Amino acid sequence: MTTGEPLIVLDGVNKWFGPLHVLDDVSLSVGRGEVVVVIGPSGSGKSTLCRTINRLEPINSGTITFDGTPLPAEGKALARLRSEVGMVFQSFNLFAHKTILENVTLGPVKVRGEKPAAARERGLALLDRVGIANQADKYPAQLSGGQQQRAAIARALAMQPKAMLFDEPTSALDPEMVGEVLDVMTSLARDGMTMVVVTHEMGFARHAANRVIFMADGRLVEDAPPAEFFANPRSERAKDFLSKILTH
Ligand SMILES: Nc1ncnc2c1ncn2[C@@H]1O[C@H](COP(=O)(O)OP(=O)(O)OP(=O)(O)O)[C@@H](O)[C@H]1O
Repeated sequence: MTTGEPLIVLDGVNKWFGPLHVLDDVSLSVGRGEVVVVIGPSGSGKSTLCRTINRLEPINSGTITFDGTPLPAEGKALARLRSEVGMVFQSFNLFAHKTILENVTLGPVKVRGEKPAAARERGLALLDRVGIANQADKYPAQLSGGQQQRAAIARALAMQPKAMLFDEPTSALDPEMVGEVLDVMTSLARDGMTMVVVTHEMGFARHAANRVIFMADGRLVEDAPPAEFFANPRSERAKDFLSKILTH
């Protein structure tokens, strides 16, 4: 895995939900091609961190820079940024009344102005890449959860993003489907995609991440390569967390 110059930079980011200080002076730099896995107890701010990166959540103070440009708060610049940062959620969020291929080609045609035939060809190649080309003409409800999540990944990739954010992408899946989604994510990581991944899948963190970030109470408590973090967590919070979960 290679890593390069910073692509996503958060500096002194604070976020409150009412009285709740959900992100507490968060500074983080994610290099091009780097895979950062964010772990931590429930309610520690992991999802919020992920969502601030493409401004699904506004921040109260601090700065976020993407590819050298400060994140815009709104307007066309924000729409462009969102298309450069793919996001995959726990719930697949596919359009129920569109086929899998239509779900994948919609953004490229409507937002990027691609010709439908070209978008279709690229969409089919992406569905092939995530292993569901044979499901292209089906509707989301006809697919398993794992296949739907792979379709959601293909849809995000169709926008040719510079980075991908994953917010607990396997949490809603039946256990036997987790592996097929993690395999696609691992392959993306190996291909050099810049990724921020909120997950409870410690096997993925161990094998695919360059860095593991441990969050607690809205703070980045640890930031270390996975081998180091799992073998030798420094904080009591991380030790306590790891003692309660399966780490393989
Ligand atoms: N839209 C919102 N309005 C008010 N409070 C919110 C909102 N979204 C999140 N919170 C609160 O902010 C805190 C952090 O939430 P967040 O979802 O970022 O945590 P998390 O670490 O991702 O948790 P989990 O692992 O359970 O998903 C929680 O206490 C949550 O209840």
